[in-house]
Amino acid sequence: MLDNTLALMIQGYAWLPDRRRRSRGAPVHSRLMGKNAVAIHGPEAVRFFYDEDHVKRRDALPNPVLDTLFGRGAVHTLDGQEHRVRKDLFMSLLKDRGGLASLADHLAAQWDLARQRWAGRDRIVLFDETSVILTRAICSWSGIPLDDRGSEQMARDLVAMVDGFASAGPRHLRARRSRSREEARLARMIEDIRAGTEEAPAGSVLAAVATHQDADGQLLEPHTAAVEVLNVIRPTVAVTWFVTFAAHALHRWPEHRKLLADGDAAYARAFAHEVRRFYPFAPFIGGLAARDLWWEGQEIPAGSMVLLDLYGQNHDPQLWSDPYTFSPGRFLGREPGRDELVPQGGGDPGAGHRCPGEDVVLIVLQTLVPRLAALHYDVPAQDLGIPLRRIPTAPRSGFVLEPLL
Ligand code: HEM
Repeated sequence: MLDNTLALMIQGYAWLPDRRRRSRGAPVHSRLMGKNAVAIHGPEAVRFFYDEDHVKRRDALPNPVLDTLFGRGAVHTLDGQEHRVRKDLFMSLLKDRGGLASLADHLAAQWDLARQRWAGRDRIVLFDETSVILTRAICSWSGIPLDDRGSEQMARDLVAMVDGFASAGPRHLRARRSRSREEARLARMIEDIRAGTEEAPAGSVLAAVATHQDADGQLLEPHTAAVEVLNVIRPTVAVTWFVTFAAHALHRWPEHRKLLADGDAAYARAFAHEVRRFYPFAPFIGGLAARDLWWEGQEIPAGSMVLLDLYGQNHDPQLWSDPYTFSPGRFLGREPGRDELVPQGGGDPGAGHRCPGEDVVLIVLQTLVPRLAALHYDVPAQDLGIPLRRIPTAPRSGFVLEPLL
């Protein structure tokens, strides 16, 4: 079988759906990065994939992805007890109700400051502005000191790390440079905190990571600690993509605007879920078959890549009526099932690798989208196309708006 890595890079989000159509719904077999790969989806597939006896993460992620998106030694690459102990660090920081409420306050304050800045401007690019709002909010919440210029540089670096992970060429090199710069800065900060020459606010992300002990009872190496601080900061800034998609949805389907602007909290949550389901972000996740496996009557030899097709599952007509219709109402009065809506992975986040940041994503969207819906602005002519060949994708223009403040 020919290697499909190039086809994936060229076709982007369209690659797996295209293969799935050709396999008429059966698991998709291919070769990626020199390994046999099989792509599966659906709630049963989620449970199969997240069984650690089936799929391991060590050595599953290619170095170009680690050196841009996640960092070497990240929680994403651990298995078993090592993973559990490291994951508890994220769960305690990101699932705490009081912490999430305080993050909402930081976000609202940064939105208000940004609105003041926009007052004298003809046009803003929402994507760029949101990345700065999120960088300032998450860094202040996490105890990371930043001045205005520093936060703009950091926002650019964090966006670059996400933007360049799945590409070759200049975007990828920018992502690597950005990661090296931010890892070095944060590793120095961790060393200074441990040496007592810098202080981290009690209970902050920075303090918790600096003092965290891994499964072996040791503190994290400063570099690994920096990687894990970035694994809170970078994905929070990545919610910029979803906020920009939310602006796109408000523009295409303005009927949702009033309920959001009026402060209907249940609607804001349903809208946030639908943005996460409808728009393309994480295409799939992967691990390695821990032993010879069987799935739907087909063998998956040990060492093969197993891909869980997140985008495919979020648009599967067997799970979602009219999957290509944007309809927040599908989440009104009900929360999605654990293994049904999977933009950030499936299963139990405490036990497996599911994203621990879903509440953070929801808080960001529930805080910022109603404010965006209440903002008065014009949308000038621009290219709002969302190219499915590009991973990650976004409206090409970054969503330009003319504030009427
Ligand atoms: C921007 C929207 C986000 C998307 C689309 C997203 C998506 C994902 C996905 C697909 C995974 C992998 C799940 C797996 O391998 O099973 C993941 C893992 C992870 N995410 Fe997110 N995420 C987002 C936001 C966040 C936020 C806001 C945080 C933290 C504040 C976060 C922290 C993490 C961490 C630490 C992991 C690794 C978990 C583990 O390996 O156990 N993510 N995310």
